Amino acid sequence: MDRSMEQTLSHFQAESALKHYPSIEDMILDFHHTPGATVQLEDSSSPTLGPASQSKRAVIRDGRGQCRRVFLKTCPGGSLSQEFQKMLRTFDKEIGFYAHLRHPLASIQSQKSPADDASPICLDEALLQFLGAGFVGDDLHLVLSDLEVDGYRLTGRSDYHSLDQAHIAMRTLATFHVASVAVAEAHHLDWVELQQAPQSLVRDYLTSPEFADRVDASIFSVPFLRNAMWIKAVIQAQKSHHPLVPASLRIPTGVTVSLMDQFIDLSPTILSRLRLARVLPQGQRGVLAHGDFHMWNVAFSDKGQMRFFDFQMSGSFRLALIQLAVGANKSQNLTAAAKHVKEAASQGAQLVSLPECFNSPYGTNFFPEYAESVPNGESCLALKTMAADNKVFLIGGSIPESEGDRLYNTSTIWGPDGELIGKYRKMHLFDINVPGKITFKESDVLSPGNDFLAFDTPFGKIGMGICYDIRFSDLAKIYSNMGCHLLVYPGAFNMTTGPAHWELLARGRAVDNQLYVATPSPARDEKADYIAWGHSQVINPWGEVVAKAEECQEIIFADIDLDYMQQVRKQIPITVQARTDLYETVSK
Ligand SMILES: NC(=O)CCC(=O)C(=O)O
Repeated sequence: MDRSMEQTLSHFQAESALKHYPSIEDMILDFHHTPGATVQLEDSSSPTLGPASQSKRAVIRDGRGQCRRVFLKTCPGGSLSQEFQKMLRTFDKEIGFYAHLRHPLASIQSQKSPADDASPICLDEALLQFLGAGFVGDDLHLVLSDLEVDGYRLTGRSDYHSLDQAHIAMRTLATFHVASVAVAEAHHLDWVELQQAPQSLVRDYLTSPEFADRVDASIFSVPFLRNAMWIKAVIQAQKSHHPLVPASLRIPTGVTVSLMDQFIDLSPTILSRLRLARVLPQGQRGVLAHGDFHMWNVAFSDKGQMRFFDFQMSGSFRLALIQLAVGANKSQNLTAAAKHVKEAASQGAQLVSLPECFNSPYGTNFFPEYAESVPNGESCLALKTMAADNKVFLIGGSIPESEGDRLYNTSTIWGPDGELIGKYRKMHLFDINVPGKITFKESDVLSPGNDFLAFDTPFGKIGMGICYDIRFSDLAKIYSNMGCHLLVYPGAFNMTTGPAHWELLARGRAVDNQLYVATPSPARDEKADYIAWGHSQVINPWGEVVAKAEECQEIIFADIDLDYMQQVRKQIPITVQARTDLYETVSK
């Protein structure tokens, strides 16, 4: 590194965690866990924190030559935190909301120390403290995007983060942290972090072998609800002495990292470096939080300075869709899937998807026979191995899943280490009747799923649907509001609706939401009871078909370019023009 670069970087390095790394490049590489990657720093200006921010851009190339960019930002303290304090006092609605929490907090406090009864908690102060402003000194850093709170939606990540946005994000953080404090106090825990993650994901993650010995965690059964509901649920649970604790994460090392949809899997070295960096004043609790909660984003405090890594989604990655010829023999289907995943990875794919019902013929008469438990059935174990052997993110198309006496049409998502990232059960069942053409009733044997699944990867956020789900534009809009860059619908349209609607629907979802849409299908088998249309496809945010298969077995590839997506969103800014003051699509 040359001298001037070193000087420019000194504000990142001085008295911060970075001193524990030989160089900033080492730190970035450490955070990226990408073997064989190289990193190069460039000057850059970032719009996200406004003109006062300083920013460096790191260009990371992995072993396959794929490129990713990371922005490192700092922001001088003062203005934003002062504004925030003003906001706290000004906005009636929020004050009302906090006041609503005052009672439970105060009663918890009084239970603990009766002497304090006379002096109610100063909630504003508590909030500031738990929001982090108390111990990060004058600095209050937020990098905000992709948050949806009570009808407000933060816009694209390239937008300037206005005070309005800060306000919304602070409300979100306030909600999480105030509730966390309440629960921590009530259960005499050192630390509680509420997580807005799907319940199953939290549970699977926290009980996974990698985490079991690092995290002392307990999990609350709170459904995936909007924030205000979380608070109610927490208070309710607390009142009824519910034995569980909300999706809480206690990391004995004292460092907590919270994300919306994922937890950071911090390596022990990073954990120890962060712990060194985070010196809290005596008796104060810290909050390690970061506005946009993306995978691998980290915020930490260092002697009155708050530092953070903001991994912006940028650059492109390679997606492969496998149009698999699915037959009646399950183990042959699994073997063929493994062969094709390997082939896709060898051609540079980082994210691979199989089609709907890839282990079984598609039909209600087949589902009970081919159904398996998730994640321990034969097909899941095969998918786990495929993902780990080829170091790819793998969307396991879908399989018939059995749980108790119910069957579902379920997609499982696997990370490059073979870990289960999440599962998605088809939400809208395929029940149609087109006289003389096709009648199908999935609900004869299947139950619908009730949960969304959006998951983070280092290269973008991905929302899941299965086949018929693509007809429901609200589902796509919700994923778009969650900040997804790509929607994947493993699907098996047929010879009637395929030619009529398959491409139209995928292009519609892409243009509506200005994101990428991928629809992997099984190959066409003219002898099957249900003849799939084939024509797996990838659509770009402009609505163009950028990759398309014919009917037979094949793999198609597409480069998903998030910079291009931002460009389209800037050119036709519907995301910011939507009249959410008049209408909106929200999840319940
Ligand atoms: N497997 C499915 O959900 C098929 C959906 C379909 O063909 C449609 O027209 O919708």
